[in-house]
Amino acid sequence: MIAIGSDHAGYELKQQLTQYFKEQGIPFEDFGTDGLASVDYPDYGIKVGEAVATGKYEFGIVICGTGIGISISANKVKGVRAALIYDENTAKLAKQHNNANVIALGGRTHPFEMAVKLVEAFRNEVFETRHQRRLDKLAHYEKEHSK
Ligand SMILES: O=C(CO)[C@H](O)[C@H](O)[C@H](O)COP(=O)(O)O
Repeated sequence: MIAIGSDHAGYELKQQLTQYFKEQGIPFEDFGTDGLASVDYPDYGIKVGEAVATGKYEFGIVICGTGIGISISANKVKGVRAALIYDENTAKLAKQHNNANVIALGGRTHPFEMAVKLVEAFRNEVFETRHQRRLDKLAHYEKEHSK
């Protein structure tokens, strides 16, 4: 199950992606926003990040205008490794090297066809366990510095 959310600037791309998921029979849960009215990306980045941190979802997708603000937001949630991906190489490396559990896209920077390619490239990669040591350091930092 994929968790997906966006602000208003990512809404149209989110709708296109969820339509694609429906057509492909890919399960997802949509965390909003539900229209083009202006909203704040932290609300949706954090919502998707918190959902993914429960462990209930395969991964999350967050979308704002550029993917920057909403990836920063998702990364505030403990346990989230959100990666802003912008081509097929970074989509693959986000899984291979970072085992990202949230990917960020830009509704104003990623056309739909490209976004689908990137999501599929990410989904079809596998994490290379030689990078686990680095992820452990991130988790250790989070553990030591959270209330
Ligand atoms: O914060 C962003 C960039 O990191 C997002 O792109 C937002 O979607 C953007 O800032 C919203 O801008 P708007 O002019 O209020 O539509």
